[in-house]
Formats: sequence, structure tokens, C-alpha cells
Amino acid sequence: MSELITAQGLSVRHGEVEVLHGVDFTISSGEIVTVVGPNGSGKSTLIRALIGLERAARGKVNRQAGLRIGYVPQKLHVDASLPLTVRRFLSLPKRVSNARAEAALERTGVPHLGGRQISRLSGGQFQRVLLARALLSEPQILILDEPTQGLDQPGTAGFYKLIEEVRQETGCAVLMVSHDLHVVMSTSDRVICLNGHVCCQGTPKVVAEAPEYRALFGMGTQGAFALYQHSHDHGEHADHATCSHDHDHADDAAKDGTQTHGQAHV
Ligand SMILES: Nc1ncnc2c1ncn2[C@@H]1O[C@H](COP(=O)(O)OP(=O)(O)OP(=O)(O)O)[C@@H](O)[C@H]1O
Repeated sequence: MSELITAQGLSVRHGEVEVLHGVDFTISSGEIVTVVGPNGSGKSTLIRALIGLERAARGKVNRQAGLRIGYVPQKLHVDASLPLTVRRFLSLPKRVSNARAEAALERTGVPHLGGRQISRLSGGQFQRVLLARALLSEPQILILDEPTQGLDQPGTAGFYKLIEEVRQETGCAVLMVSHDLHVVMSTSDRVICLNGHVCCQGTPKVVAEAPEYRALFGMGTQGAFALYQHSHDHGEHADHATCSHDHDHADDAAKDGTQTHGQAHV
């Protein structure tokens, strides 16, 4: 397995606020890694920094030379008054052939949408179009930032199934931010809990065995959110130190394969 993207000691500031500090991260080819954490914990910032859309205040990010990234952002605002068909959208910024555009829409289950106005799409349709666009670059890594936000349960399940199929067909790595913990648990090779820094990480099995997870399994987003809300303080960066997994659990988990406190490599 080759390392596709690594971050070492990555810190990112938004104005005066250090949103991420000392993050070590690696994703290798074919891996599925999911980032979880409370709202505002820096998940999108991390993703954007890994892609190169945010500048590192300290530390560094390395991407494999020529790495092809397919990125599905958390939000993409398209002005409703702007006439833009799905087909034209797929050719932004780089023109693609009809055959490739059609194949991508077919692959994401929306072959009939090419002539539709972007502003007329449902949330689920739009996500599939965004995924189709991301697939056009034949990515070695697919990066998705909360791709099912706003979708209903069947829409969410269908979307994750699609990602899993794409991954199996292409062997691409997948890095995603998700609040859908039950999906995280079933599909990820590794889960990273972020709260300004990497609180802990490990296999889904280890996390799934945590009493907190069992108590919350099936409770939906609020439950998933609460799982990552219980607190302990690492001393440094007290304003960012609210973290998942109390120390006892983290210590147990460390024995069982979970890594803690910013050790991103497995
Ligand atoms: N462009 C920006 N300028 C200033 N502050 C920002 C900017 N983008 C994000 N932030 C702040 O950085 C922090 C982390 O934001 P980020 O979007 O990375 O969190 P998140 O974990 O992805 O949150 P959510 O789960 O709500 O999407 C937040 O406090 C947010 O307000």
C-alpha cells in the first residue's frame, strides 16, 4: 500500500483561531478512512487542507505526485437563477465528452438527468451528480465531506452503497466525513475522531465495542454526535480538548489496536 496523502504536525488557522493543531494523518491506497467529530471540530478544514484548499500555518501536507483526487464538497452553492444543466456542469472546469459524462451519470444511478437544470435537482440527485463529477477524473482517492447531509435514510443508504460499489470497482481510497456512525462502523477500515486535533482513532470494531457506541447505536445523528461529546482534557489546547473516549477507554483501546492523541499511522 502506498501513502496517498500524509499530514505531519498540521495546524490551520482561521484568522486568530487555530482550528487544527498538530494533526498527523495518513491515508493509503485502497483504504476507507472516516473522520468523525462534533460540529466545528475542524473536519472540513482538515479535508480542505489535505486537498490543498487551506494553507498550513504549521506542519506540512504531502500528496503523492500526480495524485488524482475526486472531491465531493459539503456544500456547493449554485445560484438558482443561473441556467446550468447537469451536462454543462460536468464540463466545468474541464470539458468532458458526452460519452464520459453519460457513463459517469449512469454509474451514479442518474442517467436521465443530463438535460436537467442543476437548480431543479433534489438533494439526493445533486449529490449523485457531484459524485459523477468527482468520478470523471478517475480518482485514486475519493474525498467526500458529509455527502449524505440532508438525505433521508433510504437516500443515505443508497448513496453509501454506491460509494462502496465504486470503491470495489476502481480500488480507489475513500476519505469521508460522516455523522452516520452505523455506516462508518460497517464500511470504514479506520475511524479518526477529530476535535481540533486527533483525539483517537482505530478500527471500527474497537470503536463499536465501546459502551458509548452501544448505548447510542441506532439513535441517529444526535446519538452519533453525543458519542463524540463526552469530555476529557489533554492539558494543552484546553479550548480544543473535548474529546471522545475517556482515558480508561482510550487506554484499553490502545491495547486493542486503537491509537490515541494524534498518532495517525496504523
Ligand atoms: N473560512 C473560514 N473562516 C473563518 N472561520 C472558519 C472558516 N471555515 C471554518 N471556520 C471555523 O473553523 C472551525 C472548524 O470548522 P469546520 O467547518 O472545519 O468544522 P466541521 O467539523 O467540519 O463542522 P461541521 O460538522 O459543522 O461541518 C469552526 O469554528 C468554523 O466556524
